[in-house]
Amino acid sequence: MRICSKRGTTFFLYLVTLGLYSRLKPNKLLLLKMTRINKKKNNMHPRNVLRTPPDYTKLAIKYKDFRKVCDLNLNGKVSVDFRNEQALRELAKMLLLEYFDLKVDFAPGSLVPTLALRLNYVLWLEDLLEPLKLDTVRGIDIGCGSSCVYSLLAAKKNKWHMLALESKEINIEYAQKNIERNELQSLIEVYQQPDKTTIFKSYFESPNATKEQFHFCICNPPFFDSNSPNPFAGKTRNPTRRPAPKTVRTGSAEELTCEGGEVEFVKRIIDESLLYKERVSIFTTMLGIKANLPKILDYLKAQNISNTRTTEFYQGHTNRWSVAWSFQKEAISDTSSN
Ligand SMILES: C[S@@+](CC[C@H](N)C(=O)[O-])C[C@H]1O[C@@H](n2cnc3c(N)ncnc32)[C@H](O)[C@@H]1O
Repeated sequence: MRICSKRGTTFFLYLVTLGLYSRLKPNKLLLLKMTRINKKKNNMHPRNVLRTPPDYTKLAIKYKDFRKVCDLNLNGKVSVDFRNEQALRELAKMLLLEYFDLKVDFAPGSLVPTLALRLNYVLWLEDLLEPLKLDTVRGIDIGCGSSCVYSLLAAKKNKWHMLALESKEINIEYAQKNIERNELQSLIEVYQQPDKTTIFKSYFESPNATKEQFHFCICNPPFFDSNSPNPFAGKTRNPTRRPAPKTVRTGSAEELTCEGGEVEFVKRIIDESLLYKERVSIFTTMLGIKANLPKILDYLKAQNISNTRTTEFYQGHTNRWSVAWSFQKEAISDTSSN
């Protein structure tokens, strides 16, 4: 077929696009839609205090330890070298103190949390829980890390009761100290996960487990696949479309890897959610790799779990994705403008 006119070419391209489009799986289509929406919005959560970039010059004057790791530019302004691990540590400590009055320390070599992302996730949970109008909120933090950051933010900001699960010994010690330092023992309990291949099972089967209902779980799963010969070599982004990250990677192999990477970890959460349907109202997890979102949605569908919701967290240079699912009758809804 010869296409002569400009209109004809446009029509032909339209048909081709339709052909390709109709072959895409619904979950891939959702991903395309999310990308389009976020291209328009590209914003942090409306209530994220870090939407207004922090004034590092002012903060360096106020915080001595942060000042020590800052760079002073010729124009008199202070900047942070995001490729320097020590600078990231001091930055994270300083921001948690400045914005949430949280005094936090991290185990040597452990994951340093970026506040903008952790906050975007907690704010999304606030939006998911808002329609439930709960007086008391109980959540489970799967893999709290040495910072215990999600539980600390949830307890300090919202007075939520948190059960923090963690498998790594030194992380448990640091998490416990961080809770005590901030006098949040009445709101946060740390549970030592005896078996890394399980999620809720050990706790829910233990005689000391509370019989109370949990309203949500939150999780930043180990990202990389420990079965891979060089787990950290795996690219999480397409370098031709998105440049290399501007931030140094922090965290130990034990914290960042698991068998099968985040997809297998999240599948385990889904499998166990089927066993404890009634114990948690809304299950959620974060995903570090965009291409994993349709895989997880397909897995949920295969388990006949249809009450789901997704979102994207935008932090400036990095994006992350999150999935929520529930076995409750009411569809998961959120009050965010996402
Ligand atoms: C990627 S880190 C997230 C740490 C923290 N939540 C954050 O966002 O900064 C994952 C954490 O999960 C812990 N972990 C791995 N498998 C676990 C399991 N089955 N149960 C509980 N914690 C686990 C690791 O030791 C690690 O501290």
